[in-house]
Order: sequence, then C-alpha cells, then structure tokens
Amino acid sequence: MEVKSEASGPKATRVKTEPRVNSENQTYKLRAKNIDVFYGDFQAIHDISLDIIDNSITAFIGPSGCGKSTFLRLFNRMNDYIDGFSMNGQILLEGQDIYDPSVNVEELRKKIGMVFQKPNPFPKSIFENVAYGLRIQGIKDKDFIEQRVVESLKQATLFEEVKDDLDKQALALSGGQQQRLCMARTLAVKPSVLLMDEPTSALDPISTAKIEELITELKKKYTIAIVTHNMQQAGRISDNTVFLYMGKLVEYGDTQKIFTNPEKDRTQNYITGRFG
Ligand SMILES: Nc1ncnc2c1ncn2[C@@H]1O[C@H](COP(=O)(O)OP(=O)(O)OP(=O)(O)O)[C@@H](O)[C@H]1O
Repeated sequence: MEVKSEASGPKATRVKTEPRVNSENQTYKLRAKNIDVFYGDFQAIHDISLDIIDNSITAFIGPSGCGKSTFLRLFNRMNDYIDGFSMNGQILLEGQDIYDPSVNVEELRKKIGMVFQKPNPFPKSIFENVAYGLRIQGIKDKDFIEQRVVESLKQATLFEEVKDDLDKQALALSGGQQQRLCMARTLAVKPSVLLMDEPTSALDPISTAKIEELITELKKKYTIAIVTHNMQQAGRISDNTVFLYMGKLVEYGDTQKIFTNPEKDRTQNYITGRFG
C-alpha cells in the first residue's frame, strides 16, 4: 500500500520510499524523524525520533501538556488544522513521507483512522454512522455497504448488541457503545493504523474493559497508537510505551521493561505516581 499523490494516472508523482525493517528484523509501520512542533512561538515537541512497529500497540504516556496528543495527531495530519502549527522533521508511513506535498490528506486519513476521547457519533442511525465513510467515498452498492457495516460492527464487538436496531439513533446508545460505534465507523474504511486519544477516559470500568479487549484483538490486523493517562491501561494493553515529558522523549521501549525496570529516574518517578 502506498500514499498516492492527489493526481492519479501516468503523470502522478510517487513519494520516495525508504526501507522499513530495523536491526531486529521488525517492520515498522510509522517512523518519526527529528520532529519539532511549534504552536506559534511555543515549541511543543523537541526533536523526537521514534519508530512504531507493525501490528503492535504503542502507548504514549506522560503528564498533562507533555505533547502526547500533539504527537499522535502528527500521524494523520490533524494538527494541520490548528492555527500557528508548524513542524520540522519527517513522518513516514510505510516508508513514505506523509507531509510530502504530493500526498492526498483524505487518502491518508483512510489509512490512518482516529478515535477520540469523547465518543462522537453523528446524529444519525447506527447503520448510517458506520456507512458514512463509504458514502463519502461515493460508494453506492447497497449490498457492499451493508456487508461492510455488519463486518465493522462485528469487529468492534457491537453487532450482537445492536443487530436488531440498526436504524436506531446512535446518540441513544450508551457511552461505551457509542465509542465502539466510533471504532466501527473508523474500521469501515479499512485503515491500517488506528490512533486513539484517551479512548476510554470518558467510560465506566466495564465499557473500558470491553474497549481494551477490543484494542488487543484489533492488534492482529492493525497498528495501534494510543494516548492514555491510565498507567494500568498502558501496562495491560501496550507492547511498547513512549514516555514524554515537556515535549521531549524521555524513554521509549518495551512496556514490561518501562514499567518494571525503566532506564531513567524520571520514568520511574512518573509510573510510580511520584509526579503527574
Ligand atoms: N492548539 C494549540 N495551540 C497552542 N498550544 C497548544 C495547542 N494544543 C496544545 N498546545 C500546547 O502544546 C503542549 C502539548 O499539548 P498536548 O495537548 O499535546 O499535551 P498532552 O500531553 O496531550 O496533554 P493532556 O494529557 O492534558 O491532554 C501544551 O503545552 C499545550 O498547552
């Protein structure tokens, strides 16, 4: 899969591709290289480089304001909408620079889906919420849409709960169900990366457990990056953890190692709750 240029056809330019395998023979899905982010004069991210491995869950942790959401939003160019945003460095998806001028941002966002902190279904039926992304792509085939809606609801482990109510208003669902609906809506356009910005912080413990189970299951097919304030959650579901502090990368590595034997005192102090 590749990020296509906005133009298609013989004249379309292709973004240069880099090798994607590291020294441990792991394939990385995303690479961030020497990233600085600014909001106006304020520098929110300082020279961060990191790789995200295919079919893994990477958790971003750190105190409020350390830059977790800013960093996550770089991966699907959501910061582009923010006044005063600028950046240095490169973000590569499958070896291709997603900030290259030839990249079609709409196409990119089909590949890199995002789920937000607060469930944000549209004021439409359950069915239409999941079908939305397909409809805006101009897909008209009813059978195809129906099949994709059912498949996505099943993947998001919501189908059994709503299968007799697909015409019901999505806003009538519980918060936890709405969040799984938002996941189904994201999955319906077949992304390969899922970004999640505190997806369970507005949910009760039972809904949280369901979403965590779902995220762990989705890892088989997707590469997942999740921002969380919940240390236990990061420990439970992630393979790798990124610890940020004041816009800088303090430590990045295997979650078990970060949580049991981190390299840096600052990481130790944070995960044991000595500051936050
Ligand atoms: N739109 C914006 N305009 C100006 N500054 C911003 C903007 N968004 C974030 N910032 C600043 O950038 C820094 C990083 O913010 P960011 O929201 O990425 O941190 P965070 O770690 O996700 O925080 P939280 O855990 O509280 O959500 C903060 O100092 C914040 O005030």
